[in-house]
Order: sequence, then structure tokens, then C-alpha cells
Amino acid sequence: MSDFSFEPTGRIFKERAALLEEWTPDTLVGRDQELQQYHAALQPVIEAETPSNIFLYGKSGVGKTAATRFLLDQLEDSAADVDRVDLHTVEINCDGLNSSYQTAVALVNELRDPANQISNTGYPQASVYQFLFNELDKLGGTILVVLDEVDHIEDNSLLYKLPRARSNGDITTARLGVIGISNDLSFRNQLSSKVRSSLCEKEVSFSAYDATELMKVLRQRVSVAFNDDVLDDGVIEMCAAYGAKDSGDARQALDLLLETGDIARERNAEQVSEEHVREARERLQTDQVIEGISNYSLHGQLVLWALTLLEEQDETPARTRDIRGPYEQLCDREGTDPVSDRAVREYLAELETLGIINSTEINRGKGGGKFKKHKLNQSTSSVKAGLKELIGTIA
Ligand SMILES: Nc1ncnc2c1ncn2[C@@H]1O[C@H](COP(=O)(O)OP(=O)(O)OP(=O)(O)O)[C@@H](O)[C@H]1O
Repeated sequence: MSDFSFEPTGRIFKERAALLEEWTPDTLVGRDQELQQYHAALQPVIEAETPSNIFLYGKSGVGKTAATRFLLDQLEDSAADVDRVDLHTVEINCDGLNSSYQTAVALVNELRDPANQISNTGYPQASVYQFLFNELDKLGGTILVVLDEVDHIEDNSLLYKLPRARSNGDITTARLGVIGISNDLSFRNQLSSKVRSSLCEKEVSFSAYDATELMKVLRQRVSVAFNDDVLDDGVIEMCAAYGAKDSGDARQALDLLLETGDIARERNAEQVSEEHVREARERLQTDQVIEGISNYSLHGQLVLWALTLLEEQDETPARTRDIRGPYEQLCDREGTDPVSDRAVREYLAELETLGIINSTEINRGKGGGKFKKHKLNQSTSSVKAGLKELIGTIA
């Protein structure tokens, strides 16, 4: 048998899928306060009253979508037993739907059967809204429309029209409630006051998870995902502590636990240890750095590449003016004009904030002046992995 043949080991994981994004837990732990408020905001639905429009906000990965799915499932189950309530839910993610127009088209198509879909262009906006109101009225009963990542809609028109559709007489039979979900904390404040007052009738703010809450989230998954007793003491605590410190994001904490298990399996370990958590964290951080660099602006990348070249020649820490030369040469090869010294300094400051480089201020006192010296704060190999596409285009 070659060294690279595959054999199932059953080691470490019982059901690895329980740590993946798409796995939905039956109950939601660690969100008691948020669930209580959200539940209260949905109560009018089961009373057969007009639903409130609800706005959920909080950082990424704090359970807004999970809480929505969980409570709407509960609500649908309960509504099935109440004769006066005929509940329908429609959920769309607005990522990629940048305008009210596109969102309205997506909603119409969600409500229509596949044979009757409308295209993304060619209709006046008013007609698309009319299609939408007709579909909502046709469906009737109580309809909850969930707009996840609602901040991607760049204009306010639909967010003004939809929550007021009933009071404005645009729909007559259906009782409509809109649930808007946003990661962008400034989005609410940027809405016009007219939109805000109707879209945000009830608001539920989701806070970042603390370590205790993340521990609950992780424990719930561990019992499904891992073989019994395979985790050393302290592994869950450590993942939760890192998760709370880094972002309070459950998705990241779950990713860390998954990577930890993968590393243990790669190493043929019997147990998952704290050392595996440390390694997993390093790996994920490197991945994040690489991704951050690859999404960075062209000149930011060119400045970083220039510093990387100096680092490879052992010429760091380097002053901003020493970076200028290699930066200009790279601009020349890329066929672009270099940006000003000031802009280069701004890129360097940004790269420092992102943790990609390290800058130290040197103060030579009177006459000597103040300046900064820069070096990479990440390995040259991970920085170059992030710059790979750019290096490929001009190598
Ligand atoms: N309280 C929780 N219990 C169990 N799993 C959770 C909990 N909170 C979040 N998760 C899981 O973490 C991941 C991210 O959660 P969710 O999608 O709800 O975040 P979000 O606040 O909507 O942020 P985003 O907009 O980035 O998706 C999902 O896989 C979800 O199942």
C-alpha cells in the first residue's frame, strides 16, 4: 500500500459536520436576553394582530440569523395550532442585491412559482412593487418578510414602502411584518427618520458573545461532533476564551474548534489538546492575514510588497523613504503611477493597524527629527501568499 492511500480512522470526530456553518442546532444557547426580547416582538403574530416591524443588529456571528431561524420555526409550529393565524415567512439575503429594485425582484420571485419568475431588468420600479404587493395580497394571512444583511440595499425606497404597505393601502388583505437584520452598526443611524421609525418599530440588539456564552455554544456542538472523552480538559475553555477575546463571534469560535480537531486528526493524536488549539489559532490567523492582504487595495499591496523585498534583503526595519525606491520600481512594472509620500505613510499606518507590519517611531530629538521604521509583523511566506495574485501579474 502506498503512503498516500486513504483509510477511514474514525479518530477524533463522531460527526464533524456539526461544526460547520450550515449545521443548525435544535436550541439556541447563550442568547437568553436577546431571545426574550425577540420573542416578545413576535408575540403579536400569534395573537393574530398586525406584526411589528423588527430590526436586529449586532456584529457578525452573534446569532442574529440563527435566532431568527429558531424563533420563526417555533412560531410556525405554534401558529399551525391556532386557527386564526395563517403564517407565511419569506427570507432573503440582500448580499448581492444592491438596490431596492433588485430586492423587490428577488422577493417577487421568491413568492412566485418557478414558471412565473420576472427578470432583473426591464420593468419600471413601480411595476415591480405592484407585482410584489399583488403577490403578498394573494398569499394573504400573516406574512413575515426577513431581509438579512439589509444594509446592502443602498437606497431607502423599499425600506420605506414595505413596512408601510398596509397603512398606505398598497396591500389590503395580508398582514405584513418586516424583519431587517444588519451587521453594520451605523446603518440604522444613516436611515432617514421616516424609514427608521417604521422599519425599526421594535429593535433587538445582539451583543458579542462573552467566554461563558461561547462555552455554552461550543459544548452544545462538542457532544455531537466529537467522540466521547476525546477533548482534554481546557480545550473548550481555551477556544471560548480566544473567541471572546478576538471578536465574540460564534462562527470564529466554532471554526477554531474545527481546525483544532482537524489538527489532532492530522497528527494521529488520541486526544485533542490545548497545544492543538494554539496551533489551530495560528493557522487561522495566518489564513486571515493572507485573505486580508489579497483583498487590499492595489497601492497598499505594492507598498507592502516593497517592504517585503527589503525584509528579504535584511534591510528592515526600513524608513518610509527607503520603501519609496522599491515601491516606485514595482509601480513602474505594474504600469501605474505611484501615490504621494503622504498616501504611502497612510498605507503603512493602515497595515500596522491590520497587524501586518510593525512600525516603531524613532525620535532623534532636536535637529534629528522623528520618523518611523517599519518591518513585517508576519512571515514573508504568508505575506507573499496574500500578494500572490499581484506578484503573478507582474512577475
Ligand atoms: N447561540 C448559538 N448557539 C448555537 N450556534 C450558534 C449560536 N450563535 C451563533 N451560532 C452559530 O454561529 C454561526 C453564525 O451565526 P449567525 O449566522 O446567526 O450570525 P449572525 O449574527 O447572523 O452574523 P452574520 O450576519 O455574519 O451571519 C452559525 O453557524 C450559527 O449556527
